[in-house]
Amino acid sequence: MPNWLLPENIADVLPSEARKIEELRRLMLDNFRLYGYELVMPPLLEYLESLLTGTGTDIDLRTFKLVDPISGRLLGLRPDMTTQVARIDAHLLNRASVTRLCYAGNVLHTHPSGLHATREPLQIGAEIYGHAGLEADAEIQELALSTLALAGFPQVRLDLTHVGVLRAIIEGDAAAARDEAALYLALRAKDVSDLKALTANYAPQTRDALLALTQLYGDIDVLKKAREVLPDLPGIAKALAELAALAASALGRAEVAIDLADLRGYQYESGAMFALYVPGLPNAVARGGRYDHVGEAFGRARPATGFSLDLRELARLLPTAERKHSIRAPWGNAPELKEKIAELRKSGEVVIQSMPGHSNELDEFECDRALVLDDNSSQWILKNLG
Ligand SMILES: N[C@@H](Cc1c[nH]c[nH+]1)C(=O)O
Repeated sequence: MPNWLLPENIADVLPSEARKIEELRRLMLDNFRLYGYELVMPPLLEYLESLLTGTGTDIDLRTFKLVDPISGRLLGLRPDMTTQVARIDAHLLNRASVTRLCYAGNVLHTHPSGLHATREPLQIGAEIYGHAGLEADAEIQELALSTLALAGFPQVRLDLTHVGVLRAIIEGDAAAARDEAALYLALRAKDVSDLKALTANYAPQTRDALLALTQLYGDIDVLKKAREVLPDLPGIAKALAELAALAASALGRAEVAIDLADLRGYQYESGAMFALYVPGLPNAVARGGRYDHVGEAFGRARPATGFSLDLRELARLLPTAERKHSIRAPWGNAPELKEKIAELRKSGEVVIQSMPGHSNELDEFECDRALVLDDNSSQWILKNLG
C-alpha cells in the first residue's frame, strides 16, 4: 500500500475548497459576534470520562480513543464540541447569568454518518447558557437561520421536534422506560414493525401513542393532530405548546415542518430540537436544540441551548468561489520594486512574485495584471494582461 494513502473518509482539502470553507468560517463567526457570542477554543482531546459526561452511547461509539503516555489514562478525540463548551460554561466561566459562546474546530468520528460523509467534520456552532425560557431557543433558531442565509442559503426548511413528547409517553410505563434506547432507534428509523414488536406488551395507551408518533410529521397542522391523538399528559401539552411558539417565531423566515419521531442527535438533548434542510440535500445541514442536563452532569445545572453544523459539508453545496484577480510581479531586490509591491498589498491587492525560471500555477488566483518596469519613465507600472 502506498504510504501516502489516507484512511477511509479522511481527505485533504485543496485550495479552492479550503478557501470556500475558510470564508464561510469567518462569515459565520463574525455573524455570531454581532449577536454577542464569545469565541472559545476547547482542546482536540480530553480525558474520556470528561468528554462523554452527560452524553449517550451514540457519542461513545463515535469517539476515537487513545492512551495518554503521560498519565496512562484513556483520552478521547472530540466527536462533538457542544458538550466541551458546556463544560467550559459550567466550570471555567462560572458566570451566574446568561453566557453566549461560539466555536469552530475539527471533530473526529470513528464512523462516517453517511457513505460519503467525512470522518473529520469542521464543526461550527453557537450556544446560550443560563436561560431556561423559550427566548433562548428562539434566538438560537433565528441565529441559525440568519447564518445560513448569509452563507448563501436563503431558502431553508426548519424541522421541529421535542424530546419531551417521547419522555412523557414512556414516563409512567415501566416496560417502555426500560426500552427507552430501543424505542429511540425504532422511532428515528420510523420502523413501524420493530416498534409494534417492541410495544406488544405495553399498556395500550402507551403503544398507540408510540405508533402514532411515526405518523406525526408534515406541516404545522401536525401539532393540532398531535393534540388530538396523543394522550392528554402535561409533558406532551407543554412540548407541543413550545413547538407551536417556536414554529410561529420562524414564520416568514423558513418553511416550517414538524416531525415528532425525528429524535436523531447525540442523546443529550432535553427539550425542543430542530434540524435545517436546504434544497438538494437529503440530510440536515444544521442541528440544534435544548440540552439542560449536560451542565448538571458537570456539577452545575445550567439551562443550555444551541446549534452546530459541518462547514465542510455546507461548503460543498456552494459553487466554486470566483478566482481572485491578482497581480504578477517579477522577483527582484530593487527597492522601488519592493516598495511598489508592499504598497499594492497594503491596499488589498494580491501580488504574486514569480520565482526565476518558473511560471505560477494557481487554482485560486487569476493574474489579470502584471507589474512591469516602464522603459520611458523607469517606474513600476501595472499592465493589463489580456
Ligand atoms: N452538536 C449537536 C447539535 C447541537 C449544538 N448545540 C446543541 N445541539 C449535533 O451535532 O447534533
